[in-house]
Amino acid sequence: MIDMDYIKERFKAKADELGADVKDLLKQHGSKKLDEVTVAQTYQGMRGVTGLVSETSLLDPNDGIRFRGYSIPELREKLPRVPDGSEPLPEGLFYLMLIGELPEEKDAQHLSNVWGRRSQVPRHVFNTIDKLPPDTHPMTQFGIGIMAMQTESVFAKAYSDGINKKEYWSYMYEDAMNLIARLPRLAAYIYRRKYKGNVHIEPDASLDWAGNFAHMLGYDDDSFRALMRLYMTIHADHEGGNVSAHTVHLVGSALSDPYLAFASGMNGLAGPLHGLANQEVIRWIQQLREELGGGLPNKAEIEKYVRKTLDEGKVVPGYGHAVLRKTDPRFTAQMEFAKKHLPDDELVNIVWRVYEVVPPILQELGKVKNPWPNVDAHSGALLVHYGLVEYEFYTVLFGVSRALGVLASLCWDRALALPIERPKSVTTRWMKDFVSGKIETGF
Ligand SMILES: CC(=O)SCCNC(=O)CCNC(=O)[C@H](O)C(C)(C)COP(=O)(O)OP(=O)(O)OC[C@H]1O[C@@H](n2cnc3c(N)ncnc32)[C@H](O)[C@@H]1OP(=O)(O)O
Ligand SMILES: O=C([O-])CC(=O)C(=O)O
Repeated sequence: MIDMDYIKERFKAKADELGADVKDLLKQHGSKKLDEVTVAQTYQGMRGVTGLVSETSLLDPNDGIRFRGYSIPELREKLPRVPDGSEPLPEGLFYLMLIGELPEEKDAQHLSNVWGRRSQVPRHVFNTIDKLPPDTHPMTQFGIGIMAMQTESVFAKAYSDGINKKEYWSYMYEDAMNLIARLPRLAAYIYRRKYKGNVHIEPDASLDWAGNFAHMLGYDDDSFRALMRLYMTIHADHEGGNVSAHTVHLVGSALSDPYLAFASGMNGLAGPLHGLANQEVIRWIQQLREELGGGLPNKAEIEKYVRKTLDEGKVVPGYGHAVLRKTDPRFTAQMEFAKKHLPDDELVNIVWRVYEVVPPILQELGKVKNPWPNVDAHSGALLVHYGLVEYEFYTVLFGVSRALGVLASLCWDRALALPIERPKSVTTRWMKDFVSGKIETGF
């Protein structure tokens, strides 16, 4: 038996409403052309092809991400906070993404309580992590931990017992809520085992989701908690086509439960062109510092180092984006946080100097479509300031946050009963026949 909490009831009401709208939209305009696809797009990452629906957020190439219409500066102003807090509660963002309306304080508080109550991670998950060599990359441990937790899926069990299609969303919702609740504990366990002598910190039920995460990691400073709330908010979602979100949507479309789908998305986030770039940025800056023997490098030294990176056929981590065409507002939000809390931090000042040097060099190459920094260019330097220096762990933090967006989206996918995803692929032989006119029409 599944309980109907009031947020779940609200979600169901919203989903019924939107479901009816979508039905109507398809009936009236289902055959209207939305896009045309070129041969180049088919080979080049489907860039610019509109082929997915994701309700939780929408990206503008110049202005960046908006969550249900709200920009990051607006969210920092409008979402509920802890008393005297300076940054939004990620619980509020989750509510906004799920329900489509700004939450009241009590809604965010309710989610803090629900997630707090559901946060227990089964012992066998920790036992599974304990079997891994300690030097296993934290993202690999994270993926394995999520997979080990799949034993808890209420959707998988209900499906196996036999349920009506109309009930799928309800079990998926429960899994999504349980998984979000448990991820900080799993992530903190991985961190403390690998880097803090396997000494673990019990959750503090009086804290909010991100505050408790900071606490379990071992960072109880108020300003670090504020950073975690901001970090968990701004990394949560980036519309539907990015590798992690698309993967969760795709795998979920096979009715794989949220544990399976989310673990798949995390394997995508673990790639250096996606979420792993945050660790690469810190590694790259540290190598620069080592080469120069420490201190704040001047612009000429940074320029030389950037050119060396490019000459070696490597990318400059934290710069460029598949869709954005201006400085990422998530970078700017972190820069503002740093200006307020740690303006004199040396590493942060290097990040800011790199920001002055890199864009014109990338622009000069003539092929880089976006020479500006993305979210990953700034996040590591803030963490280092507070003592969280173990940069291989950074993408796990990103992953915990990303759960909010992709799992809210997964709830929508099932509530709208979206079908299994299966686009068409062709061979180059087929493509040649098509362009030479041997095949006259597409499929
Ligand atoms: C949370 C996130 O996922 S944000 C992205 C995090 N990733 C990074 O920061 C890694 C560095 N950046 C990159 O590799 C790229 O900019 C990506 C992967 C983010 C986007 O890739 P694309 O959409 O293919 O970028 P774009 O169309 O501009 O690429 C054109 C060329 O410029 C190169 N380029 C793009 N960004 C960079 C960069 N930061 N440094 C050097 N070269 C770059 C590409 O490698 C490509 O070169 P090629 O034609 O020789 O293969
Ligand atoms: O949108 C993308 O492709 C990558 C990105 O910034 C994210 O997923 O946060």
